[in-house]
Amino acid sequence: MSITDRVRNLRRETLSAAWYTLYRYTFEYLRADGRWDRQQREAYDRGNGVAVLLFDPVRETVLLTRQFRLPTYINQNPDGMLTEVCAGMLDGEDPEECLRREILEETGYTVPHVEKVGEVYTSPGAVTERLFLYQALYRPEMKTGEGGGKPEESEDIEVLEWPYAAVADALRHGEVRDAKTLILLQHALLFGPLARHSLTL
Ligand SMILES: Nc1nc2c(ncn2[C@@H]2O[C@H](COP(=O)(O)OP(=O)(O)O[C@H]3O[C@H](CO)[C@@H](O)[C@H](O)[C@@H]3O)[C@@H](O)[C@H]2O)c(=O)[nH]1
Ligand SMILES: [Mg+2]
Repeated sequence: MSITDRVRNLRRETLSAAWYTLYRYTFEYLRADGRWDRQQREAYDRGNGVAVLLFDPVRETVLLTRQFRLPTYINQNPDGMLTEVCAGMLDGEDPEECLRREILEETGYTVPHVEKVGEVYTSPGAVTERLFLYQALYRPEMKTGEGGGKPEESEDIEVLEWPYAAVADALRHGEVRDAKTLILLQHALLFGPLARHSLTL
């Protein structure tokens, strides 16, 4: 049975439409025991996103970003700073195109190839977002811009370069606290450019 057979009378109200949109859905769901259950669920629609792990296989480094994230600041992250892979929201455009733009804006690099490694729902009980995950090789000679994000959008992004050994260390000590970053680093350690370094874990 497909999910469409299990949902009927789906209705949507807009609760808030400021920067992004918060909806309330009312629907009936066919339970496993055969009864129709009326439910309400809020869903925050902030579009979809892309995220990429940039790695230099020669110098054995990854490129990360660090920036202030207000939602973490108000939830137990003392200075609100978070280390993340380069990432951005999709503007209705092609994910790979968006990704190249974000890489240039945030890190200053122009990379020739990006490789998709998966996609995830980042918070499936509350947020509609689908995040497309990539990895891409970078080299020092691919630096064509400043990076740091768009100041006109109040972006103030520090670019960090971590040796592969520091990645293994940070994972072992639970120091990577952004989900997309943890997923991409673990993927790289299991199957990708950092696989050899999983031995040091
Ligand atoms: N004024 C205003 N600006 C906002 C608001 N929310 C976000 N912005 C701005 O919108 C821009 C979004 O920047 P992107 O680089 O496109 O997105 P991101 O925030 O890095 O998103 C990435 O990380 C998220 C967190 O993990 C992911 O959810 C997302 O999919 C993506 O991967 C930033 O300049 C941010 O400050 C808001 O409520 N008000
Ligand atoms: Mg970003």
